[in-house]
Amino acid sequence: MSYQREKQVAIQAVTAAAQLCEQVRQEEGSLTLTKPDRSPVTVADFGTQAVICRVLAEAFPGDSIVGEENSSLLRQPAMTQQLTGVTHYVKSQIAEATPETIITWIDRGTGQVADRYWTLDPIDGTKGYVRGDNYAIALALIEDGEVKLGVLGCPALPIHPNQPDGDRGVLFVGVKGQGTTLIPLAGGQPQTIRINECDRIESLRLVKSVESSHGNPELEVAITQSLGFTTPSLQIDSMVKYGIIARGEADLYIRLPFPLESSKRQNIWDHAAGVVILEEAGGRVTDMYGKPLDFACGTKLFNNQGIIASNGAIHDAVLATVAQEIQAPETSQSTP
Ligand SMILES: Nc1ncnc2c1ncn2[C@@H]1O[C@H](COP(=O)(O)O)[C@@H](OP(=O)(O)O)[C@H]1O
Ligand SMILES: [Mg+2]
Ligand SMILES: [Mg+2]
Ligand SMILES: [Mg+2]
Repeated sequence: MSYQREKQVAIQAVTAAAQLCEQVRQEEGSLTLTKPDRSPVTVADFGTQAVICRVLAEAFPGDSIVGEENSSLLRQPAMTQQLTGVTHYVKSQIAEATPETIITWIDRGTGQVADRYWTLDPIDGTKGYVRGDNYAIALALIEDGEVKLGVLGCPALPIHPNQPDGDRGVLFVGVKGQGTTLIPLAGGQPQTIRINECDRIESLRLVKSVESSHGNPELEVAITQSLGFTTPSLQIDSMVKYGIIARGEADLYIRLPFPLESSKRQNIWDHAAGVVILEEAGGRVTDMYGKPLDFACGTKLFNNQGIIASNGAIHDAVLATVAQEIQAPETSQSTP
């Protein structure tokens, strides 16, 4: 299958969502709320999920959508002001939107994992978004447990890695068997991207989360030291990290549980789009034991522990080092 129509619809949906997110950020900061699990969510997360689910539902009415958000918080009587805010911004993209249709569109994203389904992270890196840093709008199509299409909208990422103060706003688009392209969010020619082919250890670079509580930073540093990395790491929020490796700006992203034996698992929407984008650019993604990620078992990666995403060439060496480090008594960690 070429996935031509899916790609075109996904790009259209993510581009509209990116405009919404940037408009919210420019006009009023972010109107942050706190979800029952204590994590942040903003007017823009809800608006993005509404816009993307609406576009997908119109184009592919039979497809299930598994998104991060749902409308339960927004439907509370005390949230009228926030719902009005979401409606205002969604209307900029879809003129006929009303509070009622927006609730319906958001909850269109509470579907089940199926043979064919979409997974959506309306804003990945909400903490980065609120801070004014990087974030990603992440949409992926999965068939038979394999990611076929991934689109990552990265409005705050410089288009050219060597021009950090230049124009920002990038779409990464990966299609199984067709490679990965980078397209400026404001429009322009798709450009095929590839991972960094250089395997000189001293030039290799780790890209890691800004939020240290999201992973196991001590162990991640121990692994890169053991591998011999000397180039300072990049720190960046969200799945933008996958795009950064896909275009050769960094070589490795490690996300390990803390404590190591934690039973918590990664959300499918936090990785699906990044996986196909990086693999189609020549990279490799597995769990910390080298197993492929299984997107067929529910909203979390229940069959996988930890994530290793790399330029491909160093992957086996990284897995061997991870195996050594997680067995070493001095790195065995437990909850304080
Ligand atoms: N305490 C925690 N441990 C592990 N992951 C966490 C976490 N708190 C949030 N996250 C996840 O980390 C994601 C952001 O990743 P990163 O650290 O790479 O920026 C969040 O996505 P959302 O922002 O979509 O909720 C969320 O799913
Ligand atoms: Mg979240
Ligand atoms: Mg996320
Ligand atoms: Mg999110």
